[in-house]
Formats: sequence, C-alpha cells, structure tokens
Amino acid sequence: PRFPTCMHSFSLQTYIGTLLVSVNPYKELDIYTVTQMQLYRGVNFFELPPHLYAIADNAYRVMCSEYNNHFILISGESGAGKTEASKKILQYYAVTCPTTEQLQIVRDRLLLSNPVLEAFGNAKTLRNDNSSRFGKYMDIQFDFKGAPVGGHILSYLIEKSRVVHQNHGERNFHIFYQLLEGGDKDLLCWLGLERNPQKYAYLIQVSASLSLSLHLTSRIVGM
Ligand SMILES: Nc1ncnc2c1ncn2[C@@H]1O[C@H](COP(=O)(O)OP(=O)(O)OP(=O)(O)O)[C@@H](O)[C@H]1O
Repeated sequence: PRFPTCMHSFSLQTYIGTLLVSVNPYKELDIYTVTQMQLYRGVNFFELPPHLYAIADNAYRVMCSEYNNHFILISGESGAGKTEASKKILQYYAVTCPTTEQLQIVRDRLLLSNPVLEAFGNAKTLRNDNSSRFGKYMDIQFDFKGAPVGGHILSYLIEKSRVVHQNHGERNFHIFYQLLEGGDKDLLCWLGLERNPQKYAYLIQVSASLSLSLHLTSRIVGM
C-alpha cells in the first residue's frame, strides 16, 4: 500500500491537527515498549513523532491540570485496529500512572477483563480474525492525584444472531471453540459436549472458497 508522504514511515501514524491517523501494520512494531511509554510521558504533543501514547498522555495531562473529563474516540472500519489501539492506551495508563499496591487490582481488572470480553464478544469474520461483535464504552476514573481508582466497561448491541448463523467463511463467538478445545474432560462430560466442533451445526465453519465452489456446483447440477 502507498501511504501519504507525511506519514511517519516507522510507526504508520500521522497527525491531522490533533487527530491521530493510524494504519494497521498487521505485524508487531517495536514502538509499544515501556521505553517508548517513558519517552512520551509528559512530553509536548508535537515534540515527538505521532503516536498513540502521545494522545493518551495528552488526554491524561489535560485532565489532571484542568480537573475535567476527557475522552478518546477511536473509530475506523472493521479490522482497522481499534481494539488493539484501545488495549495499548490501557497499557500506557497501567504503566505510567501513579499507583499503589491496592490500586494495582483496578489496573489488573481493566487489563484482564479484555480476554474475557473478547472470548464472549469476538469472532472471526472475513475482514478480521478477532472482530469485536459489540460496541464498547470504557471509562477509567482517576483520583485527584491522577491515580486510576476504578472504571467501567459497557458493552452494547452484541450481534446475537451470530450464535445461530454465521456468513460463509466466518465463525461463531470464540468462547464456543475455546470451551471445546480447553475445557477439561469432566466439564465437557458434565455439559454433555464432545471436543470436536465439527459435530455442532452452529460451529461448523464453511470456508469462503469452499462455499463458493459448493454454490457453483449446485448451480451446475441444477442446470
Ligand atoms: N497496532 C497494531 N500492531 C500490530 N497488529 C495490529 C495492530 N492493530 C491491529 N493489528 C492486527 O489487526 C487485527 C485487527 O485489529 P482490531 O481487532 O484491533 O481491529 P478493529 O478495528 O477493532 O476491528 P473490528 O471493528 O472488526 O472489531 C488484530 O487482530 C491484529 O492482528
């Protein structure tokens, strides 16, 4: 793909005013390290190359100095990298905000809730192997010292129909496959389940190419 020439070629991120435009690199870049977090911490917005951490740090510092609420809106098409971006912002706050041993529980809950939410709310689609099939609103509450003391994650509009119907080449919610793959023998026995997902009509994934050839075959047979 061709990127705008102003785009910082290393991070695939650039600014339009104070808006960060980020291109999904589809590979791990060495720009989300603790060293990078320390680099962006407390530094003026335009002093360093465009980065998610600059957005996160700016929102945090303005909140602390103005004592008011701030939000970061992440938008983009499916597969653009919104979920990954939100996780990186959470990690940034987890590492850089002042904390106490007690507050680490809040931090851990915010970070560790993600795998659970993704298990129940994410699924493979044609555009994204880990697509969020629900809207997410997340807030973090800070005390007057700027330490994270709590938060909410609200989910809404989950794609319930996926449980009983998936488009060709797509899958059901991850949790069903995870349960069959990772659930221990006793649990599966108690639930009356077998380990093989191919046994369940709602979990059988028909690949896009296979479904196309089936479709064509049935058309030809029909003729
Ligand atoms: N910053 C990144 N670095 C490396 N890979 C990334 C990054 N952002 C996204 N990806 C890759 O792209 C995939 C899709 O990203 P993500 O799930 O965040 O998209 P999304 O915008 O939330 O999509 P959806 O709207 O379908 O939920 C990820 O599973 C990951 O493999």
